[in-house]
Amino acid sequence: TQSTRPQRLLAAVQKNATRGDPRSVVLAIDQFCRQKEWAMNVGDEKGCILDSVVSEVNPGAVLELGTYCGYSAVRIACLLPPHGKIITLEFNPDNAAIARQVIAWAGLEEKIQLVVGASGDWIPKIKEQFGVKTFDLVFLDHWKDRYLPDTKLMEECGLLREGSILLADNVICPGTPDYLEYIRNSPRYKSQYFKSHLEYTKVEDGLEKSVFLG
Ligand SMILES: O=C(NC/C=C/[C@H]1O[C@@H](n2cnc(C(F)(F)F)c2)[C@H](O)[C@@H]1O)c1cc([N+](=O)[O-])cc(O)c1O
Ligand SMILES: [Mg+2]
Repeated sequence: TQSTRPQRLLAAVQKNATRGDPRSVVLAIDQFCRQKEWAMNVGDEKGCILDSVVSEVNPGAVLELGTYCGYSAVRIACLLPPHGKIITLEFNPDNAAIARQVIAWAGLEEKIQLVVGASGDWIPKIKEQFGVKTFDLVFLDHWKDRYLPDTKLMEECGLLREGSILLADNVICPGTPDYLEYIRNSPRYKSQYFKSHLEYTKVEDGLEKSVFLG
């Protein structure tokens, strides 16, 4: 029976990365995606921008929407301060199963809490379920038509505080026009665009970094 792309990506990690070495996991995925098979990880170029934002924010609590195979969860988790944690939401149980194994290979199970389900169901429950007050950083990388409704839901559920940072992938390609329009015109956010390229390609894409002003 035919394997899936996430299964082939996991096999490349288990073949080429060192157990317990998160950076070797990141490198193995980027090499697999450049040399063998494109996959929708944030990738190495935008990943460097993500790294610099994570290092600058030095977040105790991170929320990621869209785990996929766990590439960005691993990339973020290895930059967190000692008690920092990331909660990452994944809708597709098959993707979640692969991501768990990628996260385990990196040795980051203690830092990364993977939750399977829909954002609309989970965002209202996160505070009580995980004892989180607010998030210092949110990385949006899930379905592009969910960025705006989920941002509004996070506001309504009090998951953002003055100074919380939202970092959104793919604001150019595939694009998140309604999210960009909202976040750039809202008096409650200060936004900055980081121009880059779609992972593993020369196509323009970028990350939008927005500070919630409260
Ligand atoms: O479609 C793209 N990404 C969609 C990503 C989708 C991933 O996010 C999960 N999810 C859905 N809801 C939730 C939550 F959190 F709500 F529960 C999590 C989905 O199951 C999937 O694994 C994409 C496409 C391209 N591209 O070039 O086509 C490039 C990229 O970087 C991309 O991110
Ligand atoms: Mg993306």
